[in-house]
Amino acid sequence: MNLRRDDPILNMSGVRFQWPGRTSFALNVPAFCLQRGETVLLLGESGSGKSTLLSLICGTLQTGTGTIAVSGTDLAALSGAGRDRLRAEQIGVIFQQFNLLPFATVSDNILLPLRFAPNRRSRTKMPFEEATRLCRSLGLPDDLLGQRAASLSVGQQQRVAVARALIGQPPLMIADEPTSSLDAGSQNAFLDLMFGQLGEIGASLLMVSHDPRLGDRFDRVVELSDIAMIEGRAA
Ligand SMILES: Nc1ncnc2c1ncn2[C@@H]1O[C@H](COP(=O)(O)OP(=O)(O)OP(=O)(O)O)[C@@H](O)[C@H]1O
Repeated sequence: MNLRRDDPILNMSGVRFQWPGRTSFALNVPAFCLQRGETVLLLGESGSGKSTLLSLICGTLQTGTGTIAVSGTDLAALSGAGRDRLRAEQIGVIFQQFNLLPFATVSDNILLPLRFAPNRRSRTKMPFEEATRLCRSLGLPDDLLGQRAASLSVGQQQRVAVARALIGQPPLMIADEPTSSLDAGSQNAFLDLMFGQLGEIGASLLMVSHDPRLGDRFDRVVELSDIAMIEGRAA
């Protein structure tokens, strides 16, 4: 399906998810949309299901019920490989633990998504130069590009994870507590850089955090309990 310019980048309806073998927790999302270019901060209690929701949107978890459409494509209509391809093309993902390949260089880590996403690759005419540009714009010195990711500080790894998510300009960014290991000053500097880059490519952002003070930076702040009915809680 082709996405029209005014279609939401993310459209969820009637979604219900339960972990296999667990009856004590279920997540129900009747309707949730993210518009193109919109930035949304998602707040919620620990164990309420924020990370679960992000995994459903990324297609790494599957719902048996309802629709999750990313860029107009319903994830349920795709095979596992199809969901992997859609994620690689459409979504830049930043996890809490960054998930960098520790023994690969910074540049190889940043360029990795392009191997699985032909459209992102074709938008990146000179990949190494683009990785260098992103690193500079995120405040990372050029000489880090050839170093192993494992040798970087936590804050530097965080910026590399953002550069990897941004390369090739995916239209949707999903971030799960990307600032949780930074102090307040570094957190603000990091968010300034990330929002600057997001604005340049006009991508949407759905970011989970425990910190409601970040809300001013976003177009919209959403409590998970406002968009989802949550059955049960973490034990
Ligand atoms: N792999 C898993 N298998 C079974 N249950 C899980 C699994 N991962 C998470 N859960 C359960 O799903 C529920 C929601 O967890 P989730 O990690 O989505 O919450 P969260 O809102 O992101 O929490 P936090 O803010 O603490 O990170 C919890 O009850 C948790 O125990």
